[in-house]
Amino acid sequence: MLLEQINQPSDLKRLKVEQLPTLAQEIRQYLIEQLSATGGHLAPNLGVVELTIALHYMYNSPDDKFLFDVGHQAYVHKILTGRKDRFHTLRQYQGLCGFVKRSESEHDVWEAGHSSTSLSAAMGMALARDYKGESNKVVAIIGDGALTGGMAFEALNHIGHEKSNLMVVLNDNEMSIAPNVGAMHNYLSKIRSDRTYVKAKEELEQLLKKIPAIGGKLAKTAERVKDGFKYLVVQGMLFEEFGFTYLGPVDGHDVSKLLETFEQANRVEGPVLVHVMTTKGKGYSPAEADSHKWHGITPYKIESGQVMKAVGNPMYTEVFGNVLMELASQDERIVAVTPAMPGGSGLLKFAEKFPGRMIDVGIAEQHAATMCAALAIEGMKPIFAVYSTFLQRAYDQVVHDICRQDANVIFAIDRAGFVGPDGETHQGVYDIAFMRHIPNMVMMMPKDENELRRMMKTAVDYNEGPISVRYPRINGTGAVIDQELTPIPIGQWEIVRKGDSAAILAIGPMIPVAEEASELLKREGLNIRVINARYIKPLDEEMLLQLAKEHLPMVVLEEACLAGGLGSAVLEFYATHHIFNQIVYPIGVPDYFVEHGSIKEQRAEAGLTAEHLVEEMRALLYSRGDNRLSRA
Ligand SMILES: Cc1ncc(C[n+]2csc(CCOP(=O)(O)OP(=O)(O)O)c2C)c(N)n1
Ligand SMILES: CC(=O)[C@@H](O)[C@H](O)COP(=O)(O)O
Ligand SMILES: [Mg+2]
Repeated sequence: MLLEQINQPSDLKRLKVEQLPTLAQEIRQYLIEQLSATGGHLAPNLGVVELTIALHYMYNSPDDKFLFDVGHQAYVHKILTGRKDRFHTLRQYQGLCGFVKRSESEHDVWEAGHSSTSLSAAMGMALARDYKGESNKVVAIIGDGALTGGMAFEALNHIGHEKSNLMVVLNDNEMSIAPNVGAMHNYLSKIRSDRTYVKAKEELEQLLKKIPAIGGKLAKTAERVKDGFKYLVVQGMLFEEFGFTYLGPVDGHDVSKLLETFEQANRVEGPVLVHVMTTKGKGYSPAEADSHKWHGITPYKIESGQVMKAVGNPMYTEVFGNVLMELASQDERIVAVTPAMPGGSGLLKFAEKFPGRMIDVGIAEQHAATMCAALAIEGMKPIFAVYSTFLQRAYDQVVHDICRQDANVIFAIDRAGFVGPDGETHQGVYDIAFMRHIPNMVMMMPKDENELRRMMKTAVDYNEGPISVRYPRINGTGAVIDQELTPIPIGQWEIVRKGDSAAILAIGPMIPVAEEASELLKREGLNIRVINARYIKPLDEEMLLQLAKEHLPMVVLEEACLAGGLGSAVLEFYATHHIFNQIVYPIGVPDYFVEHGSIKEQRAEAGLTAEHLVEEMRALLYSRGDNRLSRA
């Protein structure tokens, strides 16, 4: 087995070129086997086996810098750079990260998780290199999906201006997570499929090769003829217009062709873009057949391709998708907008049922947000379906275009809270902090799937301005679904458990945690009130004033960053109402990035467990010598 000999890129370089396809096959098999146990981004990585081998064979990482866009397709890179033996820990607590991670290896020079950042980073690294008078290569590997991200265009524009030496490898597999969308995608498809261009280009290259070894002027003329040819056959080669030398399209599964093209690229002065054509899921038929499903996959049976689905109640995402269809059938103003996540956001059935009313804008959260503002101002009911973590990308558009204009946009914020294996780049723990402080924003979080349905109805009925519902990446609680869809009065909280020793204000999946803690403390004679603080904004001011009147010490519990979260809002409320003797103890995600693992492990690490809550409440109450304890 060649793979057994490979622990560092230097080992790879000892192989002959003709051995590389065998190595690729072994790595492919290794990925299929490993990920059948761990799950992960199988299809993207199967598509870049030969590409990654060719890059490490041609260039000298880490001096030559590889910047993987999104970074979900860097498993082969990790295998070739000494992490094969840890692969069984992929995306597990304190195991290998599923994305590029600088603390894991010197070969991981740039981290991501969010899309479309690699070209900007490549520009920065190339400029730094030039300032330092160094000469290493800078290579960004970006997918056709990531290329639809606005940042990528900003970087292309600047790179073409600076004309620094850097290489962009465009990994074009015609897929984002779902089939890719947009004019850029159509353009790339034209190049990919324009056999005339590809064939004529090959014939021209053969012809040029036949001309006796030419140097000097004639060689330059020949190059100019070839370049001019591109304009003839493929008008306005977009990348050439951006100041790049465009090479390709090249078969991304043919290592020799890739090496040949990289050789050619090495001779180019200035920015060069190598257009590589790959198949997402290459070499594993279930993944090739449905690379949308196999983009990110849970453990599976190799032979049958049967995925081991976590059993349980429907995910909140599915409940959202279903209630949205109910609402949309009653209100034709409703349109759903997704930035490249139709599947993950639960909108596939909606798209089928309401053709034309699900708009996938590509990886373009900023564009999506501002477009929703305009849709709302023109009387539509836009549902901006977006993961909490990816909403971060559109913060200014939420402030400047949606809230400031009081546009009636409905935010369906999925993956709110910990997300598990995707880890620190994907945790949905900041949206409360960055949304609640914006004027005109209303923000809710349901305690269960029945409340999610009611909140979506509340949001659709609300016509005053922007309104958000956030919900987690977990299964529902199994709550009874009442078909009524009764709206929930804006700003109204709910007491889910009575008590007069202290109170826990909790939201979403923290409510069962609060109830469990309350049950445990009951054995010590403490009757803890549990409140479903389901409106993060506006707060239930009446209930807060009542709690103060009762002098009930309280904990505010949220699976969101402590800084700026719901606990902060409650503290702000009492302070600004000159109520200075009310005890408020906020418990949330501490001030650091919580890495990959299971949601359970992440909550345990962050102290969001009933056991930890009990400790904190004991400390809070006993330390005060609270006279209520005398009843214990
Ligand atoms: C800002 C942002 N939005 C959305 C995503 C979710 N996402 C992860 S990978 C991906 C598709 C990437 O497509 P492409 O770049 O073509 O890579 P491929 O998976 O096809 O190899 C998307 C939309 C993200 N990571 N970052
Ligand atoms: C790499 C990336 O950003 C997406 O593939 C993300 O991992 C999807 O997350 P879900 O699995 O929660 O849909
Ligand atoms: Mg792609």
